[in-house]
Amino acid sequence: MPRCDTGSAPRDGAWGQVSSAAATGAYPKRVKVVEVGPRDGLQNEKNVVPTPVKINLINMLSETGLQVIEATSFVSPKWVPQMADHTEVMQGINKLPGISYPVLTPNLKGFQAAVAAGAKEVSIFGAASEMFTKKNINCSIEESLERFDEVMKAAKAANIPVRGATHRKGRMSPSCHAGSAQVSKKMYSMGCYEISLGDTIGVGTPGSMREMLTAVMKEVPVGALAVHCHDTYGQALANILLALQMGVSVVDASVAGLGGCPYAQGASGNVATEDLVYMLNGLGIHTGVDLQKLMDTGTFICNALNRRTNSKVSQASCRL
Ligand SMILES: CC(C)(COP(=O)([O-])OP(=O)([O-])OC[C@H]1O[C@@H](n2cnc3c(N)ncnc32)[C@H](O)[C@@H]1OP(=O)([O-])[O-])[C@@H](O)C(=O)NCCC(=O)NCCSC(=O)C[C@@](C)(O)CC(=O)[O-]
Repeated sequence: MPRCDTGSAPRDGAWGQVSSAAATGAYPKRVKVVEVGPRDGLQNEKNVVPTPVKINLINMLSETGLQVIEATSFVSPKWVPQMADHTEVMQGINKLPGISYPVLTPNLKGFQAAVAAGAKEVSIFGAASEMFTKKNINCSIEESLERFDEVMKAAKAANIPVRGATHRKGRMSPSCHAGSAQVSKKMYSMGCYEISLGDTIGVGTPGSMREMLTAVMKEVPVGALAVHCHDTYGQALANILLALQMGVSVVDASVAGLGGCPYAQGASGNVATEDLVYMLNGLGIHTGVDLQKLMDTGTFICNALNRRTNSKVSQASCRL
């Protein structure tokens, strides 16, 4: 299996950086990168990843300058065995000040276990499709909202911020955008501070991203939106660029482009965090993330999983 030591910078040492003068006013000055590799990235792995590897991955990510690292999920181990060590992971990582380590909690049981394990932020996740909601969390949309309401109430009482994630699985149609807008509106009105809009199987294009954001932004302020783009059709960076142009300043990504959803056939990895940071550097947009440390972390997890990185930036840096 090819491996890559990303220990050296390109010869011009540029890493896609441009002077701040080159930054265009059409983009946000700063982007918050939400690293989802330890959760979304690893949940789909067939072989169980040893807990110390997960802990090491999160600890390395914590040293890169990322502010948010989605650490694990408190879902049923029968449904997602890869996340069964959620408590050990949460208790084993070095939680650095200034970094948030949210975890997925589909219901009150998951929320209570997460808080007992030390979680200080959680995410609820829902979909606009009845079929996918049933497949993913075994209930109807209406039931999922009731479960989320329980989580929201418990989180409010415990002063724990909640992020919402919506997924879309399938081709992007106006009715699909309207569904995303309604679920996002519901999650926002329940008290989620941010809604991450997922293109779960990565079929979106900048055109459908524009339509979807236009629909959602009628219901939720753009400052409370994030995008979560899988790269199945190679459109993730283009979709993110479009979202930035529309004012979105929070982007989910996964180190080495790991990822997929076990209940969404065809879902490939998320946009690679390395590629996202490279693009943002090139736009003069501040992330606070050290690209070299990020690439080293990508090398670590790819070596541990015995696979090649999906990050084009890391692949290219090996050849330079
Ligand atoms: C939601 C459930 C739990 C419902 O699962 P269920 O079977 O309907 O739950 P239940 O309430 O009927 O309980 C059945 C058993 O599960 C247990 N249980 C119940 N809740 C929990 C819990 N929280 N943690 C641990 N155990 C739990 C419960 O105690 C019981 O145990 P038993 O009595 O049989 O021993 C299940 O469907 C599940 O775990 N689903 C996981 C789905 C998942 O993780 N999907 C991937 C994440 S979403 C994603 O990746 C997409 C996203 C967000 O990234 C966006 C994008 O990519 O676009």
